[in-house]
Amino acid sequence: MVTFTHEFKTDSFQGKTSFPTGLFIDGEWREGGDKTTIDVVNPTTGKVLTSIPEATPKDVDIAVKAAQKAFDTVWGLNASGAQRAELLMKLAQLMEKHADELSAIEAIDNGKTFTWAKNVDIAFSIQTIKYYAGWADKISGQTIETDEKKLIYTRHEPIGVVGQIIPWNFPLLMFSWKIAPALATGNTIVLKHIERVARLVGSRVVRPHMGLPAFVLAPERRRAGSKGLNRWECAVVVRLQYCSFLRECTRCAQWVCASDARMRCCPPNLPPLTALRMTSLIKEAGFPPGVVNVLVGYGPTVGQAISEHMDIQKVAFTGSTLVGRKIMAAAASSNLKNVTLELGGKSPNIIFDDADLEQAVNWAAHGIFWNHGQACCAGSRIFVQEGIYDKFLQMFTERTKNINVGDPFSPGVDQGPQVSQLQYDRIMGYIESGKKDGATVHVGGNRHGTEGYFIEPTIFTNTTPEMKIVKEEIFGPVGVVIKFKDEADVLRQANDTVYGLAAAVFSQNINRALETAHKLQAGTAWVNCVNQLHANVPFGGFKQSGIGRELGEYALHNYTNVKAVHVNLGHRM
Ligand SMILES: NC(=O)C1=CN([C@@H]2O[C@H](COP(=O)(O)OP(=O)(O)OC[C@H]3O[C@@H](n4cnc5c(N)ncnc54)[C@H](O)[C@@H]3O)[C@@H](O)[C@H]2O)C=CC1
Ligand code: BAL
Repeated sequence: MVTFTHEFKTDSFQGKTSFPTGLFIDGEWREGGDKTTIDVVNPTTGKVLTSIPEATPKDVDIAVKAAQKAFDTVWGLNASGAQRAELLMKLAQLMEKHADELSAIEAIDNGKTFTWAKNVDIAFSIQTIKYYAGWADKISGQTIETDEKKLIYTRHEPIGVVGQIIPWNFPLLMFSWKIAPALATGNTIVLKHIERVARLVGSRVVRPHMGLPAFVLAPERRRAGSKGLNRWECAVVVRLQYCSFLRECTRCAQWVCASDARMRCCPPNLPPLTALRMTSLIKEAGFPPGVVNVLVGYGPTVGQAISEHMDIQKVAFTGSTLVGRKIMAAAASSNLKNVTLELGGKSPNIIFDDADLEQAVNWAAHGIFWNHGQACCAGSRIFVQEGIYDKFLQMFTERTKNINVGDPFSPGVDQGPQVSQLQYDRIMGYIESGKKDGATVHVGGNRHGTEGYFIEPTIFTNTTPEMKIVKEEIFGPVGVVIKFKDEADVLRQANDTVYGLAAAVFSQNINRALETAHKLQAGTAWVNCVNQLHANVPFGGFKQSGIGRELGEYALHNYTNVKAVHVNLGHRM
């Protein structure tokens, strides 16, 4: 059995962790079908932390069989709500017991600060598991009166084996958001952790024979030609189309330039360790084998296998809008499995001239820089009314310059590294595109330090609506500050996006604030705050930000089938 062992000797946490990292199937850890491994990197240093077994589509089949057996025998309709609640509660208690250790793993693996990991990721994960433990024995249908000779009632039954595909930005939290409602309602799970290596992977590698940067492109991007691609990506496509060394990786389906020995396919950059630590806690809590199965593998192989599996009845996904489309397509072309998607965003944050300015500045900084900007709901477009624009910008600049970037384990640090070389390159690419398009880098815009994946908190001004940095999700500490005239102007600009995940409005006039909040096309609208999430409250997107809702009572609907039972009490044929 492969084990990850690490001794933490940091300012925030001293202690040892040691846990198995294999594929967790039917209550045991094992190697993947091809006996291959994936490297895991510490984003603070860029160095490999450990290697973990890689799952393959064959392992998905094995996991689905284990999950189906568990559903038919020990879970599903065979475990009472009270039993499910008790196990979820035990899991939450174990997480509380190991909260510091989980926070330290999250910090070393993902780069988020120990303090934020503990206060947000771990605390919110525990809150979520407890919240759904509370629901487990309260899930029931209705009786529906039609006539006196009939008894009609509904049952909310578990769906069966569900697939869950999660990303890397909130590893433990996304794990908890997914498993808790599914288990509370009696489903069994095959969960895939780890990001796909990405669409523009491979980072920037200078190919000596041409002196040009080589990138790795996913097939769909290559085939897409220039339509729908921005100029920068397009240029890359054109360069690589003529590269005779281009090869498709058989493991992750990426295109790699085989001429450069330094180019690694499947580059290491993934934070799956807290989810793997959780498999030990799930076992210790006493969940029967097969109820939760966790695989670490690539999106185009394992994620795709889950999305198109004929015996998986539902798939829940968090990640990019591009992959969300693929999952829906795979579900449609296989068994029409039920799909929920939590996708990207480009959330507006609106500051009216009657806002409490100091508060608005603090919240705006939290809105865009929280989790290093790696949040789907990040307030990345900051709209400021013209009368207070200059004052706001001055205060926001000061606030941004005071953000302490550094080692995630150092007390007082606000922002650690981006999660991976890949995301670092992607964000720096956006910063470059903003500069090239003529926007002003008001603050930041550079690498921070010399090792790891640190980026300075960055603010752009003087943007125009068609710029990539204004339209696309950057997923990094990069915000744009935009001036607006009045309500009509800001609503038009704020809603001018394909996304609709979240929005915020700052004003001390409650009528103005609520009227604006109601007109914003977003699944969540915050008034005088940003990035507020709670286990009891639904979260999800309008437009291309997603389908369905996670959290709250709403998420239970994702995991139950409604059955209507008609009982004849006297009608005769
Ligand atoms: N809504 C959110 O919370 C998130 C949004 N994103 C957005 O996506 C961008 C790219 O990040 P990525 O990690 O590349 O996102 P992604 O959407 O490629 O990856 C998310 C998950 O989907 C899986 N996946 C990839 N291809 C798949 C396929 N064909 N079938 C099934 N599963 C597949 C990945 O392995 C990973 O587990 C980010 O820069 C950000 O803009 C990324 C992560 C989370
Ligand atoms: N995807 C869940 C929360 C977030 O990224 O903001």
